[in-house]
Amino acid sequence: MADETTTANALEIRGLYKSFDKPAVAGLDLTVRAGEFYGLLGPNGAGKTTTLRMVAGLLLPDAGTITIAGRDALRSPVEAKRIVAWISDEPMIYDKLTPFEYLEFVAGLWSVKASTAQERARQLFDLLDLTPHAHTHCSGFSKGMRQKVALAGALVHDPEIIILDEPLTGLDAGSARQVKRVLRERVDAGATVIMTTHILEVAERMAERIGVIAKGRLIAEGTFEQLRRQAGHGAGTLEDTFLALVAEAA
Ligand SMILES: Nc1ncnc2c1ncn2[C@@H]1O[C@H](COP(=O)(O)OP(=O)(O)OP(=O)(O)O)[C@@H](O)[C@H]1O
Repeated sequence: MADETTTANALEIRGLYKSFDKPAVAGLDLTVRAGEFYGLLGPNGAGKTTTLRMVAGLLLPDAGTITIAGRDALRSPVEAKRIVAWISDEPMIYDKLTPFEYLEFVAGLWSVKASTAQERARQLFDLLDLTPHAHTHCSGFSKGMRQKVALAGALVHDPEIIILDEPLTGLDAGSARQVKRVLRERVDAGATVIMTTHILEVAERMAERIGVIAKGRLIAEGTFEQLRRQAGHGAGTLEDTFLALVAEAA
């Protein structure tokens, strides 16, 4: 088994706690290896978004540690944020800008050289079929187009770790395929992708490993085959497997 505390890991979460009126994340341990596509599953309210918001530095934990590519994310949040891209399920973009201007703006925040930013913007717009809209103001864009612009913006500084909360919700089949292709391409280039999804087939097809969270804890982890074995006989599809694992943890 790999050393759990090496910098070969993109993300190490230990004993993470966050409570609102009741515990949302309740002693979570999670390790994501560098360069893997990791799918995070769990029923509504399981604590996935709360966990990822803490990893992205948007929310402080009550207890626990978060290590991103070997750096203590709670002690060095700015350094950690440089490495991580966070794409929420309701991303914000600036309506008064065009996609091209938005990417230039974000690249500027990260001090990416203008020529590099323009080249990356062109590649991302091509992959996401945004090229025809690159110079149109975002104000009239559909939800799916806005999601794709937000994704392009999050990727323009070439982050090592890409964290996405439900990135395919609301996308049509074509856009979903484009987003999946971009994410696959990033992993092939050496990045780490951590993605929550309720679309089990997406997790099954795209993720190298899947973690299942329930009640703020990791209740199962592995490849689909490993999860299926853990869920026991009768678990045929990923849906059967998921429901069996979650029922076990209830
Ligand atoms: N800002 C907040 N204030 C109060 N409670 C919150 C807040 N954010 C999350 N919670 C609660 O924490 C729990 C976990 O929520 P979270 O959004 O992390 O779950 P999730 O696994 O992402 O769910 P979903 O699949 O529905 O998006 C829920 O009970 C939720 O109501």
